[in-house]
Amino acid sequence: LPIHVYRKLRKNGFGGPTPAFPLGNIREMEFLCEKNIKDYDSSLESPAISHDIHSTVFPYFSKWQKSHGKVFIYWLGTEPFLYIAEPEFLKKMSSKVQGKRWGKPNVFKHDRKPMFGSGLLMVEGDDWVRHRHVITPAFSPTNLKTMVSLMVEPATKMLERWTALINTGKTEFDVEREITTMAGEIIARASFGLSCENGGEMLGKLRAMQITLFNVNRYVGVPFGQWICRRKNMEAKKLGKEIDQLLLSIISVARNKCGEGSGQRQRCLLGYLMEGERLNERELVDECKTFFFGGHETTALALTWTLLLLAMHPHWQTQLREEITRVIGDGEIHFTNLAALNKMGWVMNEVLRLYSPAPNVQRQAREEIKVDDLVIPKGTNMWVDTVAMHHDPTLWGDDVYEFRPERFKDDHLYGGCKHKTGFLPFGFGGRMCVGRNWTFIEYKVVLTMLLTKFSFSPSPSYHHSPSILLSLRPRYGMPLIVQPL
Ligand code: HEM
Repeated sequence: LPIHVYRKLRKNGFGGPTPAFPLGNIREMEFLCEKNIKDYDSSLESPAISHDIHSTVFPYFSKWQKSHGKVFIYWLGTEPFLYIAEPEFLKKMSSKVQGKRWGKPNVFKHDRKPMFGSGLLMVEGDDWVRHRHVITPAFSPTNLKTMVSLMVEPATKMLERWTALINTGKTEFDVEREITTMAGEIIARASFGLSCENGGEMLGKLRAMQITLFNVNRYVGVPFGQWICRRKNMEAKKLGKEIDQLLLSIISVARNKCGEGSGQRQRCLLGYLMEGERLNERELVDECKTFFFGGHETTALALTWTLLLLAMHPHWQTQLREEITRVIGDGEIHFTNLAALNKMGWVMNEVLRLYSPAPNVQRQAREEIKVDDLVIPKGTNMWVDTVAMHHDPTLWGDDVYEFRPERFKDDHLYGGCKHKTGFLPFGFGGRMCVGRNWTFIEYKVVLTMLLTKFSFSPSPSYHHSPSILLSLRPRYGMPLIVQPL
């Protein structure tokens, strides 16, 4: 029972904001978010762009941290959550738990089901081990090598679209929307091996579902919360079913198109997953949904935030262009020379630090965990605040809010962070992101193509308001001024 978990947690001495039945701390969370938006909308001038974003995206955690420290208890409805923004605590705790023994909070499962089903992101225990074993080889460097050409085509199409726009005199446009569409096309091609007319339809439905599920407060953890949001739940369920139908037809086409033993099967993620029939049809659908959503939005956001930061720091555009000329020259982009784009790697890490597309990680303890003399009881929900750790001056120093890719020069994995668990854009432990190598490749391929064609500068119509819609995104899109080189 949540109350037993809470009492055991309290015995450890953890504090937290006072909850009220039946919403827990949701009312205060809502209030602080609404206040932020109101203050923003009522201010006459757009505020200067600041990378100190924790109090903007998570105003409640930022406030509670001040009174209760970096580990405390808060409540979503009648479910207590252990909030964690302390890397040492996280390290000690996660070192005790194997990947397969971690759970995902039951309280979120209902909400996330239409989006991810029982795909790798949500599955637990021995099923997780089986799925992970099937999926990991699909992301091996040998397989990813063949994906580069699948990435180049949609990116070329986007570049052509931008050139056409510029030729009509339009030099300012929303790069977030453009890049998200392109990343959707990439994942549709790479996941399903189709130049997928269905890809656009599915992308539209997934986006509609994301907005339905995460744009409004879902009263997660509140008794009868599902009834309060009944209409939205029904809408999400319906969209979920339509997406499943689309995927089932894609899977059946892929089965027929790439018969057993055909070399073509190897060319897409679905082909790898279908090999050996180790996943049944339902599991394939859920994995495809997980790839489709997890695989395009996060990478697209990493690229979008990068363009903003490069627009603000043109000397980094110049440095990256010089590196591209040195490493790639005028030739084609090959998998083998991507690794030599070192500065681009630093830029990517710095962007993932300042604007981590995955702003938090959630867990549920499926067994009791001991951390020194503290006891985290079985059933404890946890909320790891990645944004807080990535913006913590005690971990990164006084220049924590500055864009300084060179911090990754001598320490390319941790950027000089004082604690190695303080930088976790791809999660932690055995459940770390399975698609991170994919991201490194897509990011470098697309950014190389963009920087060799265009230069970027900030647009006066951009309003800096990072917000959470499951991922960390610019609330009002990302208009930038784009000029041909
Ligand atoms: C910038 C890009 C990306 C970021 C920031 C990111 C972030 C993350 C994070 C933080 C997790 C851990 C979630 C958790 O523990 O609950 C995760 C897991 C996962 N990611 Fe990514 N991801 C990215 C790209 C991708 C791509 C390109 C794919 C697939 C094509 C992908 C597929 C997955 C899957 C399937 C998992 C679940 C892994 C497991 O639980 O075993 N991600 N990702």
